Amino acid sequence: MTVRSAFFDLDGTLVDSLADLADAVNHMLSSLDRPALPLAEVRLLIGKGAHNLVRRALKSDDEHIVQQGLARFLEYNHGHIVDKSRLYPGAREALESLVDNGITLAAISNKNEALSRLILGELGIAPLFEVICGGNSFAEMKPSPLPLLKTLERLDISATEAVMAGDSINDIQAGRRAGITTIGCCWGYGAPEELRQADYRADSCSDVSRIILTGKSP
Ligand SMILES: O=C(O)COP(=O)(O)O
Repeated sequence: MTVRSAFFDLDGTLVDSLADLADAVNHMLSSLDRPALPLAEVRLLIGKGAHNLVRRALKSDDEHIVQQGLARFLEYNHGHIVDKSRLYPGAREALESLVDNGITLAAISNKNEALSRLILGELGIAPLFEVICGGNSFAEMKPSPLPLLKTLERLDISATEAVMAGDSINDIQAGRRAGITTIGCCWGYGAPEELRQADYRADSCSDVSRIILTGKSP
């Protein structure tokens, strides 16, 4: 495969953000007099954006309450975006080696765009990305292929020239629907069966860059 651009998911792929997301969820729950959720439960709620996360954490379909919770969650997460969040081992090096090899990078998250830009900026890797988009950047979020298709358009490349790396079914389905080769990242928040349909599977960030640069599974 001749790859010109690598698309990356954020939470659970480049950034281990679970502890900060759980703190924001539990701040929101406690402000609404609800009991806290353990980390393991919050982990299962990540992947389809903040509205979905808050709705499921509150176990409520009452949109008024969900909006209240969402505002509190987002405000807290904005103020505590990298208290505990860290890049996964080898993430920076993998991204740098791709850039050094002439591959452009895009971050395509279901986190909202402002928070995506903030976390990548705070972790010092935002300048590596040509494109950063989030769950509110387009009319649909992953698993819709739309954010990936828009990014192809923006970079003026075809689907066969891109790769999508991510840890969840949302990333793999979005990639498949866009006609983009997918790499399932096994260290994140997705269950192993979510990555079954990925074209490649990687056990580390350096596996991802190796697959992209050599076209071979490690
Ligand atoms: O915020 C989420 O729900 C997940 O974000 P991600 O797409 O970067 O994994």
